[in-house]
Amino acid sequence: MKLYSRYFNRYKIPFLIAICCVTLEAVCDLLGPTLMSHIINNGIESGSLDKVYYWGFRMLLVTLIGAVFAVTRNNLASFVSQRMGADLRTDLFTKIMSFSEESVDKIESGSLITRMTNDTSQIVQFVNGIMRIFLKAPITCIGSIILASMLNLRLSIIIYSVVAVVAILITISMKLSYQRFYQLQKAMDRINTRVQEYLLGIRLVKAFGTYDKETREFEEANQNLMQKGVSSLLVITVISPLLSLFVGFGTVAVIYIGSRLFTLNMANAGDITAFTIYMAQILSSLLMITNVFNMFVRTKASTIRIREIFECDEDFKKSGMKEELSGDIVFHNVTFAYPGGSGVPAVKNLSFTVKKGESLAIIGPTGSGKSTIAWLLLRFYDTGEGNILINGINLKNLGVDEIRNEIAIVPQKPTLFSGTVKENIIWGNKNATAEEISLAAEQAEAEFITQMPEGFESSLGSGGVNFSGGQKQRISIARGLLKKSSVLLLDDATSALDAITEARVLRNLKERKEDQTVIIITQRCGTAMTADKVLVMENGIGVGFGTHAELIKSCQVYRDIYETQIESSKEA
Ligand SMILES: Nc1ncnc2c1ncn2[C@@H]1O[C@H](COP(=O)(O)OP(=O)(O)OP(=O)(O)O)[C@@H](O)[C@H]1O
Repeated sequence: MKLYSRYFNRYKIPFLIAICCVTLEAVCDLLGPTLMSHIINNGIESGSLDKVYYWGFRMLLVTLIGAVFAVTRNNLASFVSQRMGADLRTDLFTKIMSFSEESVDKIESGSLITRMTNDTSQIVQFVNGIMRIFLKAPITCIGSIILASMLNLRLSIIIYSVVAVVAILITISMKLSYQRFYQLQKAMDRINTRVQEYLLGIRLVKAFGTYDKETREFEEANQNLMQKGVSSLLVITVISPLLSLFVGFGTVAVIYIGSRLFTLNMANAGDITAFTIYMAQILSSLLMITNVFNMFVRTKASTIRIREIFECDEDFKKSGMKEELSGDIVFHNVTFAYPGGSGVPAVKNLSFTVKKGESLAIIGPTGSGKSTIAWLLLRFYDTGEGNILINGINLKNLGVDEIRNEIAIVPQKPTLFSGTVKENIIWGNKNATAEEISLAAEQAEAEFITQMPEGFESSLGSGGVNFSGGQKQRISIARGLLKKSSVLLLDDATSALDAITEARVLRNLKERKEDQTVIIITQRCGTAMTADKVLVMENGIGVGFGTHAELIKSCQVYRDIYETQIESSKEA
């Protein structure tokens, strides 16, 4: 409930008005049967048409007022529940955007989508229900019992017995339903995750022709969802008819005992008629109450899943010391193991220095910890031991926005968004001029953009599907260059380029006037040789650091890479 109090506070006035309307509507409904008994007892039985008109008019008036309250609460319920749902989705999205890397790994994206859509809808429905029917049901039920008791105390014993049995049924239903609904939502997660993974790998599935496997896995998830759906509804499908049955028995008992009392002159026709109407009202409100509890159980399951998102760890604080940073980087005895990983450090006791304006290449076999250095520099994670300093300031004393504003990363896998090429390039620098955009594209050797009919205004399909891998990398490099940050981090960012284009990009980087620190993560020795310094990584350890010439002499791992790549290519 604490989770929702802020939303409730935001809309408490329309919420309370709706609650008042639904209460008054229930009172109007309750008055109906009593007014009916007056029509029969005072009007029909005594043959007075005036009394029939008198009580009939009152009955119509009460029904009309009830209808006005119903329309008002329906409108308010839609307004408040939909607004609360929209606010909740916005807050969830904001929270997800602030997730720490650990949190990103914790909940699968398919599950996040189900929580933001299905679970939020469940809550919207519940809030809507509270304002429309949920309060009405207990009021109508309790009111009907009281008013029926006032009409005839003897007959009301039947009502008490029926209500006691129903209360037991509802308790059983709640106990059985909760776990089933929780499992149902998890089954929905599985379906979403399957569809999402299929869509991400759609080309691979086509290329490998693994439709059967995909279909089978989807079918399994689908069957599982269907079974969980049936199982969660089973309780309701059994309990609801049982309720109707018990209330039906009660109504028959009222009519039977009522007619006996009538013949004994201990009850009159109007009261028995009103009593049976109250029984019908009790039945409908008990069915509503069962639905309320079922919805409550579903909402409880959804609330737990939504709360899990809000309880996830957030990224480090956004702002810290507000220092002017320029690009002097020091790694000092850094050791780091991924949280939730095997526990083996991805980098161990790593130390190196890059001065402002210098270029550093990081080379090493796959899995040696190269990209981890980039993630640590961007403070996606904090170091376990040791420190990383920018301009002599420990990253832990800086806010992530300050750090990330100073670093432009061009990731291993270029991420492009649907929109135009220009929109993708200016992503990190919204105020860039047309000249700056062209220059960045030129330096990234992305001349193909200008050769396209619509140039920078050309559209990219989802994820840049209409561009080649090398084209996507060059757009991504242009984006990194345009950010004009003090550090440029290229994580294997030229791997999809042919050797000539890659050499041109590296030359352009060198020839730029910018006083920018450039870190190039690469598998290629030819690329590493262009940098001022090279860091050689192996199994998370920095096994060599220096210029190309120094490393050829001093570092066996570097020499091996050089000989394998450069010498063998000369021989070929
Ligand atoms: N999110 C993660 N959780 C747990 N372990 C991880 C994670 N990311 C990387 N690792 C592990 O950390 C080690 C270093 O990975 P890293 O990505 O830094 O290597 P790399 O040198 O960049 O490799 P490549 O050249 O293949 O990109 C690997 O053993 C990898 O399995």
